Amino acid sequence: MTDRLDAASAAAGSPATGVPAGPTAAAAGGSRELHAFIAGLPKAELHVHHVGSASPRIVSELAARHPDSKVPTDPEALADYFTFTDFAHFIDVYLSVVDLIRTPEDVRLLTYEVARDLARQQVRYAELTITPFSSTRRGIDERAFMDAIEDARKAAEAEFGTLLRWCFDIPGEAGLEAAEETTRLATDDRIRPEGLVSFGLGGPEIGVPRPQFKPYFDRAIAAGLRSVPHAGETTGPQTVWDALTHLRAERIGHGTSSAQDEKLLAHLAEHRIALEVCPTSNIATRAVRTLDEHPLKEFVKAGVLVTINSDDPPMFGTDLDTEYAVAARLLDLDERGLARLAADAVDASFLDGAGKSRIKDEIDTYTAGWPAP
Ligand SMILES: Nc1ncnc2c1ncn2[C@@H]1O[C@H](CCC(=O)c2cccc(C(=O)O)c2)[C@@H](O)[C@H]1O
Ligand SMILES: [Zn+2]
Repeated sequence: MTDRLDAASAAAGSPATGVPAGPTAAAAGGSRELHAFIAGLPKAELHVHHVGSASPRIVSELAARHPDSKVPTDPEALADYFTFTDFAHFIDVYLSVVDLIRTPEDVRLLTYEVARDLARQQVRYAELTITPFSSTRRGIDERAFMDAIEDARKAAEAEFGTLLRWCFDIPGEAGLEAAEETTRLATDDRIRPEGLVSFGLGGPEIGVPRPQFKPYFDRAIAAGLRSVPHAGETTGPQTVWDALTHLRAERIGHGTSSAQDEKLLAHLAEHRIALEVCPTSNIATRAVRTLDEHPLKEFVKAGVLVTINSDDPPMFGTDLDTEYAVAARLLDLDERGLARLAADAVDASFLDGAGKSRIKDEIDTYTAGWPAP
């Protein structure tokens, strides 16, 4: 059994993608061997946002193209800009980056570079959450938008071997107009992209009750899409219950407050409804005060299926490898425990059976070949 992760042997440093280390990188700690194991471990990422994954290089390049933007062009200044006082502040900053994505070429460049960053971390499969409403309402033609993400998806598969699929989400605070538009783009066969597999709900939860979106999720599910709304990130367990009962959620984005409701934890465990846990995101948006208070351990103790994700990695000064190191420390995992986390994410994904078996076999081969301590 290799040394367990511990702060004393912290070898964290900046995440693999070169963004300045965020609020939990140091806490990730970890032996060099375990970091090396994580770096080579084949993974699947199920909760990561398109615009939220724009690297400092991409953001500064786009900001330089649009001098009217308040987004800094200098990567160092960007690290300060990506420091949030609360969730509402995070959304403001997030939207200022959305404003930078103005042309189909911006969309294609962003998507391809996000795929490159995922491939660099041995991500074999990712479900990337895209908010098409936010881009089409800012003037990007919907057909050109879909062509741009599909071009990038096919290029990523051909050049990096990384499979991308899309989740289209409703920015809930933008209301039912956004819900209608997102549902149309996700269900009209004349426009919906080939890579689309799921349908979500993002943005602030406070003042945005989930039940109002039931008609839209019903239409998306009827069109064959899988339901994966955010819930319980900045509000209590009732939002998670609502996502389950009204939106028929198959997985829950974050679900952090589920730990406050034993019955909810039991329900999630019994029905194998995975939580898409994003530890550093919860700290960076102040949804959770400190890592040691993060409920990840409670979820595992209650038998809930958890997947580890980065949410908006450059904005939170993290990446998926760092999130695995954080999870290893919080759950006291060794290589086998980490491999099981990765396999659980593959199982909870919407990839077809053959694809799941292929990635899980790769995880097993990699782990079996890892030198024993
Ligand atoms: N951790 C997160 N938790 C929740 N969401 C997250 C998280 N990370 C990223 N997002 C994304 O933030 C956006 C929010 C966009 C939004 O609220 C909004 C409000 C009003 C108008 C408009 C507009 O476009 O006109 C947009 C969503 O696209 C969502 O996918
Ligand atoms: Zn999210």
